[in-house]
Amino acid sequence: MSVRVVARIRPLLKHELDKDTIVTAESTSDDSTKGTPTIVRIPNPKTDSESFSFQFSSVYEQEATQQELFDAEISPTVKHLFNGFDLSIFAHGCTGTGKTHTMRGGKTLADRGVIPRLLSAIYRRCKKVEKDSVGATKVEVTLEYFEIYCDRVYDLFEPPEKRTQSGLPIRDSAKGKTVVVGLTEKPCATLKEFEQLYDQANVNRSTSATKLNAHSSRSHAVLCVKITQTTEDTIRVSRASCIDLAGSEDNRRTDNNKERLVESSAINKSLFVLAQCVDAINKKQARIPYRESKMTRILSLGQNSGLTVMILNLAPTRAYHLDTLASLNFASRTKKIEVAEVENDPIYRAMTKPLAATSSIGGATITRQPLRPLAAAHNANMQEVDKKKQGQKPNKAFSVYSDARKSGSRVSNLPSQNHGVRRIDPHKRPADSSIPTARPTKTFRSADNTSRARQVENGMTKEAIEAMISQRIDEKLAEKALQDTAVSAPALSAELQRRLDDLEQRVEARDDDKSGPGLQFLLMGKQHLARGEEVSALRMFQLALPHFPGNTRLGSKIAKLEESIRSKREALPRPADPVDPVPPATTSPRMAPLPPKRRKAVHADDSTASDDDEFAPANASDHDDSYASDSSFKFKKPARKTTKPAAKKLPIFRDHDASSRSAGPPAPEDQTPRTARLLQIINTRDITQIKALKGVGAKKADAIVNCLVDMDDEEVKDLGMLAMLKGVGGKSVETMRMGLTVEF
Ligand SMILES: Nc1ncnc2c1ncn2[C@@H]1O[C@H](COP(=O)(O)OP(=O)(O)OP(=O)(O)O)[C@@H](O)[C@H]1O
Repeated sequence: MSVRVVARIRPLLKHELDKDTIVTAESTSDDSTKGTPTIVRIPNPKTDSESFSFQFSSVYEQEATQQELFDAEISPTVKHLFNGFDLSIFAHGCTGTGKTHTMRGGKTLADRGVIPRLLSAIYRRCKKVEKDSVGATKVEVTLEYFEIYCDRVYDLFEPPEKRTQSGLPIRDSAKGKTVVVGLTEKPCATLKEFEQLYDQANVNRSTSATKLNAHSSRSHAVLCVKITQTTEDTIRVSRASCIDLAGSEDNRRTDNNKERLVESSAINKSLFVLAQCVDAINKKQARIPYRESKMTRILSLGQNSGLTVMILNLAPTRAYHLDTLASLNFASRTKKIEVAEVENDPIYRAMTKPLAATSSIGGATITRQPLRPLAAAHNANMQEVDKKKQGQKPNKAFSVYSDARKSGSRVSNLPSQNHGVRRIDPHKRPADSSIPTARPTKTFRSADNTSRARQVENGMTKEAIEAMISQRIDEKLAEKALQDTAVSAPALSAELQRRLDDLEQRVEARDDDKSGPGLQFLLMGKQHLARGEEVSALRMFQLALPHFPGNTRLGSKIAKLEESIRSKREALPRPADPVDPVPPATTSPRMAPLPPKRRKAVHADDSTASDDDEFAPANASDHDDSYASDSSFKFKKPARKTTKPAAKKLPIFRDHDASSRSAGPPAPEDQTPRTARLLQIINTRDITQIKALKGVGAKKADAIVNCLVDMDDEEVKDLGMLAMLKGVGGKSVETMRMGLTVEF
């Protein structure tokens, strides 16, 4: 089944009432019977006389209420959830378009969003199921809630002060699921309890005011609701995952400061990877780059099974024109993704006992299967479904191995579900049919202590029965794996598969390797490049270069970019040209890699300017815009700096010769004494020395030292790298540097 994509156009906000509405909903002739439009229409940004239309499953207009959206899109999925299907609902759209409003909503009853309504529906159904079964079925609801902030996972049920710098690790379990290690799993029996937990957890979520949204979410938030239905014989687990994605941001419009820019860069990067994953899935590529961001790895769109609903949030005004088009294009591609609709098999309780507490890594278990062409995964799952349709019972899972789970918080220690597609682990200990297992399998005791597992039937010992069952299961798994391979194998040669596995492992290793900022720079560079932000891309590639010494491809990429920027700049009229409202590409010398075009004029008439090397921003207030696109930046005439008496100035030094500027960070011997001293202090990692720097308080010093520790043995080589540290920006670097007294 493909991902169901619905669009929702938010109403005009107070400050937009006089603005032009350009996004409209339209009905086709088929829609008139259904009542909901399915087309979004938006003008071509180049000419208003032309327009683009995008078709989705439904389109909700500005007046649509929370209730209407929930009743039509989410409510019908609740019964499937109780039938054992997983459900993923996610809100996508650029910043300020109403994702959080849609998912969480407001406080009044009418304003409640998808999540509280879903929980309300789940509790209602729990009661119904228990009542209908006259108490024979018990339903338990547990919650996990986490955010992915700057590509780090944090438990939202834990207060921020308990967070570790690196966040919670994520791992692939043996069953092909992506799990977050160490999440709190909260039992939650009533809606009231849920509201308290959810409200409290939302206080822990990272939000900030930006120019485009006063309460902008700076993280992707994932709420997992696990429903466990237990009868005397079976245990069935299903999950609803509700994901409020952070919004993509065009930093030309946000006026974001350094910290917001770092967040924004992480948000945009993960969304960019998500788009790449969607493209790769659509092109049926064998490798889907899930691992390039934690969000995509956890979301694993197209590899999770069950039902998936994506709500695309759109703002109606012209200010969002290009962003809206980008979102519409992305959503159009997403709707083509096929998701295997696989029901979670019940676990038969005969001879089983719950595993010892496991939930500490039970979190975020959105089912993910090994990387393989989607069609294969789909077909393989369908075979399983077909089998069920023919009335065959699934294999009884009498003895289930623990998913290497650690003891943790509590209950619901169920083995994982979704047996639709399984892969044989080549390292798995083969079942031994004749000898009772040397290492006792982890058997399950029934909850009522009658201990059926200990029964001895027909003279067979418990171990012999288990060994036999274990062998049967392994035979079945092997059969299934063979079928799977037969379906998926033709696409990949053994050699290619080996190389892909290799690559996967290397990427995996990199995930935990905090000394790999080079890769981060590369990725960010690619991201900027894809957005047409050449200057920012160039800067990122330059920052990446020292991490890949001798990489000729990177070198030539940098050279090409420099050339392209130079030629574009030369083609532009001068900024002073009165007829030209659009400025030259860059506003920040920090990001301006090309010496001849540097806005030296800022200092030209100020021979006593305090800036003694090239790092100093031309205009301290806008240095952070260096991340912004170079192509449509408005040229701001830099504020003239107050000239201080020359006598108090230190001699002017340049970190390195202008001609070498484009070739990356200056060599140590080219650095000014001040710069060298600053870097020396920073690299001591001594919090007292760092705190003594001008403009650095205890908090900032602590943040800097934390970042340095994260970089393992790597040193901060130049001011650009220093400015990239969390909590530091070009402005702070300049303040630190200028506060130093250096003897010459
Ligand atoms: N359907 C709606 N009805 C009324 N107000 C809405 C609606 N959708 C959004 N809004 C309002 O628009 C503003 C932005 O919405 P919201 O914070 O949900 O956006 P967002 O997409 O989550 O942004 P970000 O990605 O920055 O977190 C809020 O003030 C919200 O109340």
